[in-house]
Amino acid sequence: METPSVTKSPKTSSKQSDDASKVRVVVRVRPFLSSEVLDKSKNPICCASVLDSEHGFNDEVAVYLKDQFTSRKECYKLDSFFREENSVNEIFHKEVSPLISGIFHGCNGTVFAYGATGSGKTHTMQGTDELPGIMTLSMSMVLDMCEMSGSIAEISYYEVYMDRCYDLLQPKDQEILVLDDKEGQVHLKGLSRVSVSTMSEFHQVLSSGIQRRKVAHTGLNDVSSRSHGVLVIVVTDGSSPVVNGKLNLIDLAGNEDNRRTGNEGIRLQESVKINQSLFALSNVIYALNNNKSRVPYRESKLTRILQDSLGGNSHSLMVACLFSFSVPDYQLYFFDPKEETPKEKIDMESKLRTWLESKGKTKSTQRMGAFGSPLPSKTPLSTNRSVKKQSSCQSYTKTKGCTDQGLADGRRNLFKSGAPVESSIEMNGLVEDKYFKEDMATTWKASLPEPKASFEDELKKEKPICSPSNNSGASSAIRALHNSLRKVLSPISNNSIMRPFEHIMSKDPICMVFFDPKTPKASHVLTSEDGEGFQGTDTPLDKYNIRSSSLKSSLVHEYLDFLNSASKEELLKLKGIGQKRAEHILHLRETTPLKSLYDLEKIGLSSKQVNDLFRRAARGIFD
Ligand SMILES: Nc1ncnc2c1ncn2[C@@H]1O[C@H](COP(=O)(O)OP(=O)(O)OP(=O)(O)O)[C@@H](O)[C@H]1O
Repeated sequence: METPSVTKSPKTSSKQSDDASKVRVVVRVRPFLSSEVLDKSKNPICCASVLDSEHGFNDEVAVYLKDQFTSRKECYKLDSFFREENSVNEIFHKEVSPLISGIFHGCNGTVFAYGATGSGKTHTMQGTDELPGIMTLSMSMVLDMCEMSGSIAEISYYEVYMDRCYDLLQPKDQEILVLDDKEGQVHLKGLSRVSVSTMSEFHQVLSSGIQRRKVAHTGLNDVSSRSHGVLVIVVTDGSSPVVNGKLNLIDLAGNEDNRRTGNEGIRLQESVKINQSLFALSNVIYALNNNKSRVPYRESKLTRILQDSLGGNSHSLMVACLFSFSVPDYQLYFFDPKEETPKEKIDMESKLRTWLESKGKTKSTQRMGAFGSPLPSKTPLSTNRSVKKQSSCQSYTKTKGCTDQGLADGRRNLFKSGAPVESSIEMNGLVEDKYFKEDMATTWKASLPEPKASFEDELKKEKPICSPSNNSGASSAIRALHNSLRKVLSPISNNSIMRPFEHIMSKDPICMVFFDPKTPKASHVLTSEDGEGFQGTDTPLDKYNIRSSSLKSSLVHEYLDFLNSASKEELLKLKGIGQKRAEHILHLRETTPLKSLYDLEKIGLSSKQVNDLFRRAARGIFD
């Protein structure tokens, strides 16, 4: 059962392999399910469409994403586009079958479904009994080819959960060690490999693995994959254990925006790991598709494991799953407009301006003045998420065998102190590099070119967004989709992550973290019409407390405005913001403007660091 540690090394030198190393990017749009909107009065709005005028050029396609609620209009060049009415079969025949031929000729192949939670990744990869997914279709073709060539097919099935790898074909929760040999080849120590010669054997083995995969109910998906599931189909010639080639079929866990999922505790930790590893994957794809000399495989367990299947002479396909529609309840980006206290806002602006000017940061102040708040001001139309998943118990649908508490209990040991940091274990000459740091975000790459181009801009230029000679447009699209999937097309849940002092400052989530429990319990916005009166509070201390609370609130607001609108140079001039942080902030705000100081945690800062950062900025005012 154990995987022999022998694979052919990917070849990397030829021009051909340069092209092969690029990741082909196709989009699959999933249909709107009638079960998804409870309020039928809210009609879905199409938000992904194809620009026919661009279609057919070098087989690429321009996809136009729009969102009526945010006037977002973007256009991305992709390798192919599959509409709602296109079946998995079509994707398989056009995109996947060429990769399968390759594994019989020494090339590895990788197909992964990428997208926001609920966008149809599992549906595409795993499928159902009635609508077989890419995994089943691939296995069927591999078996046919084995029969013709006398080769043997074997499968492994594992999941990467919280940056640990588990064998799904073992009855027990068997952790697999990821080890490097002296040549830098990665080995999955102890991973099962099961010989498969018929489709019924395959179904049996795969469904037992699917039962073990970790899924859970989240605020955005009733049965959400909490791990990346990797099915590996290995082909050998039958006479030796040397692997001819292998095909990785990956159902990635979905991007999640935790202000919408309402994830807490374990779900939140899972989600952080999911997002980090997806980000690492997007960095790898970006590096491959832009011929970067360094490909950052080692930034997550997932990319490290896939090192020999992404790049080199491996052929990779990313199926980016999108919602084609958008309905008011699903829209992102909406939150209650923050009530302003204009007088104090102006005061704080002028204070900040004075401070910045004193530091020679006049551009920042102009920008702050000119931009005002970049934050959207629409109010959510509904506070409830209305997605309902069809509950099917078919063998190939996600099962809830290990959901919620069950999953939490089963994995409790994993969450005590996070992954080990910078230690290594040696075993049979193989080294497990436990490099992974809790805050992967601190390793975010510095120069991520922004792929976004407005639709209008692109039309003005009247030329393809990416050069047809390389696939950088596709890699840009990956980044854009990484953003887009989260930013525009994911369902919305207004559940935000509850913070320690939220109950105290629930009217102003922006500043909740900075209010100590001892700040006055009365509402902090108690100004009368002229902004001066204080209802129900008379003592000087009450007034002082209320004023200072409002002041803090305004300052936080100003600070966030600044972070959302300042240039990199301007950000660098603030205390506590260096090159890396500035770049991370710029990247982050492209996805979602910062609404709360807590959003800074998404760039890898702890709440203490966020606190310190703000305090340093605030202190600067009085320097
Ligand atoms: N092309 C499709 N046609 C019909 N139904 C679909 C399609 N794609 C997805 N669905 C349905 O949408 C729901 C969500 O799909 P799925 O579970 O595959 O999403 P996911 O991207 O895997 O989510 P997560 O990342 O949370 O695991 C399911 O009920 C699925 O059956």
